[in-house]
Amino acid sequence: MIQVQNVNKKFEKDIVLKDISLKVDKGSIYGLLGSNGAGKTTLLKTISGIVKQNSGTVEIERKPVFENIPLKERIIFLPDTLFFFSQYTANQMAKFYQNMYPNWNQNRFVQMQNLLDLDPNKKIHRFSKGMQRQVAFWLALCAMPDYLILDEPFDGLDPVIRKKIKSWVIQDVAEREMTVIVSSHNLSEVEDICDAVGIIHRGNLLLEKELDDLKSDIHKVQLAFKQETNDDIFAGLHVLHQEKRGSVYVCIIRGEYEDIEKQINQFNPVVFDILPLTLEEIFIYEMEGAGYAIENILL
Ligand SMILES: Nc1ncnc2c1ncn2[C@@H]1O[C@H](COP(=O)(O)OP(=O)(O)OP(=O)(O)O)[C@@H](O)[C@H]1O
Repeated sequence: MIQVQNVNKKFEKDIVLKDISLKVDKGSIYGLLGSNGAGKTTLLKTISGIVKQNSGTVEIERKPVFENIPLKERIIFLPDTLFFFSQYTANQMAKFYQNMYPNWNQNRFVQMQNLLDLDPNKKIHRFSKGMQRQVAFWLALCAMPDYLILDEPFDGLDPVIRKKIKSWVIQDVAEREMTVIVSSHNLSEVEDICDAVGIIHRGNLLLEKELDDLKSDIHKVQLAFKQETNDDIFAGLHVLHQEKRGSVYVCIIRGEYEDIEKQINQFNPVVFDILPLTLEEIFIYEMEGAGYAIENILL
């Protein structure tokens, strides 16, 4: 388990992380979302033990991460700007990783080579940007990390490779309880793989939610009534958003579905439909509730 408690980080006078606390359970995937400059990279580097916080604690399996070599041998941080030694091939990088990471899996390295269709003897800097990113994932996953920290990892990958790599990551989470944190400025890029999502803005963690909780607690309903109605129909319901199109109401309501149904049925609706709600819509209303416009933060 990764546990971050009351972490603050300053660069000179700039406070970049402000009292951040979060928890990532073993074998789960946590999405860290935020706009440019929000503090994602700094937080991920702090969690990976590359950057030291000014105050607060960052622990993995209840041990501090910074300068903890045995722990860091089990963590891979994949930065948004990739680094390879100049002139190195994937094979040469693999040898380097083999010395760094005790759990390195050479069989997996050979198997993945066929699936990725990359020449392991070609100098990495001669590959395209997207291919270099594939090499980075290839090496990262063969190091068999228990903790995989990914900073904007899917930029530059085509949809087919992106899907393949996501499925490998999910497989390692399912089969060997790897724990993953993945940052992005785009919710739709990570929503299909995350168990929980946190939104960071100007160094503050504004919102943190398990996706299952989010989806079960919020409903979009379409309603119409025979007679003219007033707002009594919504009394006692937690309505996050409401609009009327002709005689039809479309509402976003927080709460248990059964309670919503009971309340609405008292007014004999002629239309009462539940509509699908995208994760993006859920976040728009969640952020509104927290007093922020999501388009200023994520889109
Ligand atoms: N080494 C550093 N020295 C000084 N300031 C830094 C340093 N690293 C980051 N910052 C500042 O910290 C803030 C957060 O940067 P960070 O890279 O963590 O954001 P981010 O959310 O990852 O942004 P992006 O999506 O653009 O990559 C920015 O204002 C940045 O200028």
